[in-house]
Amino acid sequence: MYGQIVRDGLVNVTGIEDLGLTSPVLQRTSDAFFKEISPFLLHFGMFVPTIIGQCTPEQQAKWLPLAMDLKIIGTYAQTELGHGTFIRGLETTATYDASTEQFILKTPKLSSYKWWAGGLGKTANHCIVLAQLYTKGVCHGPHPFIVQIRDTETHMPLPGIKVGEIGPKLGFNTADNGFLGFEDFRIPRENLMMKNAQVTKDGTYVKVARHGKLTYGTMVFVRVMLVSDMAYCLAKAVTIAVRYSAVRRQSQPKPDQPEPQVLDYLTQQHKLFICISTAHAMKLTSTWLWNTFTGVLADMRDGNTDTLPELHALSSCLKAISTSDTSALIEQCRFACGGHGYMYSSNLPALYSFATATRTYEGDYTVLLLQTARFLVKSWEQMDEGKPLTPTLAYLEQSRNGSQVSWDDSPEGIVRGFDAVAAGRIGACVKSIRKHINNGMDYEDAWQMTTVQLVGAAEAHCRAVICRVYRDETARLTAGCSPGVKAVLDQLSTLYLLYWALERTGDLLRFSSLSERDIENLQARYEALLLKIRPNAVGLVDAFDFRDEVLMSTLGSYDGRVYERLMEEALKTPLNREPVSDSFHKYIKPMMQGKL
Ligand SMILES: CCCCCCCCCCCCC/C=C/C(=O)SCCNC(=O)CCNC(=O)[C@H](O)C(C)(C)COP(=O)(O)OP(=O)(O)OC[C@H]1O[C@@H](n2cnc3c(N)ncnc32)[C@H](O)[C@@H]1OP(=O)(O)O
Ligand SMILES: Cc1cc2nc3c(=O)[nH]c(=O)nc-3n(C[C@H](O)[C@H](O)[C@H](O)COP(=O)(O)OP(=O)(O)OC[C@H]3O[C@@H](n4cnc5c(N)ncnc54)[C@H](O)[C@@H]3O)c2cc1C
Repeated sequence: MYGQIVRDGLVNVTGIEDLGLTSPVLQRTSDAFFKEISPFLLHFGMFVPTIIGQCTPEQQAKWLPLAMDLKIIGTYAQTELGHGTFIRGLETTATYDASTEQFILKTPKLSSYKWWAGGLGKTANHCIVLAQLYTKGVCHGPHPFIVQIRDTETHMPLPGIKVGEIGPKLGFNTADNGFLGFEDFRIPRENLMMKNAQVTKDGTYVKVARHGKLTYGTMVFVRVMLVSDMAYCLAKAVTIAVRYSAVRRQSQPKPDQPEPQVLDYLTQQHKLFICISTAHAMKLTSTWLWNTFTGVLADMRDGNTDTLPELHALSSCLKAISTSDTSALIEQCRFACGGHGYMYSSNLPALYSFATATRTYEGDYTVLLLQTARFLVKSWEQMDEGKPLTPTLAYLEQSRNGSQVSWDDSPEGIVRGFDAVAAGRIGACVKSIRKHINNGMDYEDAWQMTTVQLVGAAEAHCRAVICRVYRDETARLTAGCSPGVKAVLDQLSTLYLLYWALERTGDLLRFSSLSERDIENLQARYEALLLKIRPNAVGLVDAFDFRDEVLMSTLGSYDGRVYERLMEEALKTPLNREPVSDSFHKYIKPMMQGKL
């Protein structure tokens, strides 16, 4: 299995390299080779981006060509057995020895072992290691180091390195995630990635970057990329589920009628059409977020880090919500396919196992939403002091006078309703924190006592951002389209707004003048819209344009030959190679004869 995966991975990488294509295409084409994940994903997904983001030009000149030509294969080893979220609590140490101009890497105890890095188990011979930097007896916090861990000729672990694979997981079982320990392992001073901080030969620590969190830059990049990845993952799952629902016929609602396509059931449309809308919403939002990210990078190149806090807040909540929504909606696609959705050959289990992992890695859902909430509360306090708000928080102004927003069920009105919910929930958090402090709590405890509300406020902010971006970008991008295309894409973005308005009626009742009658109207409009979208449902998923080789699904192939493909795959199962398994003769027959 591992050998096959490595072979496929290299065919994918070298093949694309010959075509001179960029890494996003590489990422997309790898889907044609892997149901789960490539052992080389971390190499291109984090090892190369970290060299670009954390190395000086001289260091890039040394390491980048080796990495891009696959002369070295890398991964990103930050998480440890004992810590993943709390980076400042990482235990691996890198202590500078001025007499030899080297760093000595140590794994102090079991919980300090690096754990999880993709490709580390058997594939990588180098890795980025986040370790607590000590020099002249002072700890300067976690810093990135580039470390060779295996001999590039023999692939044997170098002396002082303990490395291996962490074992089977819910998914990602082709990524050879590994563990890594150091026993007084020495690396040259120059292997500290020195773009944001340096250590001179005599061991003097020199802080270069103005912003203390640029070491976390790779994670921001990956979080931005994951939003796009999720759109793609969900689009695959809903293509499978909608095509299958068009083939599958089941039950007899009317005695004298043939069994209908399950796609004709309103409940099936309720399960699946939000998945189509969400794939579009996340794709458009990810492009908007990427443009925001590149804008902040440009500012930072000019030495201006003022826009970084908003980018961190946006990338955190959008990564959290996109991965959470995608995991839930892929599972919903699986539910919509009945028993056959549970078959591995449907590819829905693999898509789910990949998506659900993203809710955790690159920043746990709760932790990242709390990072966003930290920015929201800070912004509210700055608004109270009369300071300007950042663009994505302009809606907070409307809450200043505390008046309730009047409900307007037009798409633009619903977007404003979500702004009001976000503003109201942030305001409620600020009020809760202040109440606890007035009752004698210190700020940290008052914050902790409000964290359940803070996670909800961050989700509400994120939902408001997605709704606004989805609506605006759909209008902008369809301006030149034919009336038919414009109408269908407008239906999808309206469906997204109606769906989430119905999901959040409690909040809308609390923070707007929404009434029970308004809710009845929303429900009726939503159901009518499902019926309008039905005729275009298969066309909409065909428009995602996935080849069968990429979908890898017995249920979702373009030709609709579902039952034939299910049987073809079943007959390939090793258990079907012989009519009678040898377990019958070894165990079952003796048992039947009372001989066990
Ligand atoms: C070929 C394909 C190419 C494309 C590839 C794309 C896909 C690639 C996929 C690869 C597969 C990935 C596999 C998985 C990898 C991993 O999981 S790597 C490990 C990931 N780990 C994490 O994400 C850990 C999460 N934890 C953290 O980020 C931090 O610990 C924390 C939660 C943010 C807390 O950090 P801490 O230092 O404690 O800071 P705080 O005290 O909370 O805040 C201090 C201030 O710093 C600001 N801040 C925090 N983080 C950032 C940041 N990243 N950027 C900017 N600013 C940040 C924070 O807002 C605070 O600011 P103030 O409020 O102003 O004080
Ligand atoms: C498939 C996969 C691949 C991975 N690949 C890599 C890799 O290549 N390189 C790498 O370095 N890492 C990798 N990771 C590790 C990943 O980054 C961590 O698992 C992730 O950051 C979560 O950290 P944790 O596991 O310590 O969870 P924890 O943070 O321990 O989470 C446990 C619980 O504690 C809660 N919690 C934690 N802190 C707080 C807080 N401050 N407030 C409230 N609740 C809190 C969490 O919400 C969660 O409910 C991978 C993980 C997975 C699943």
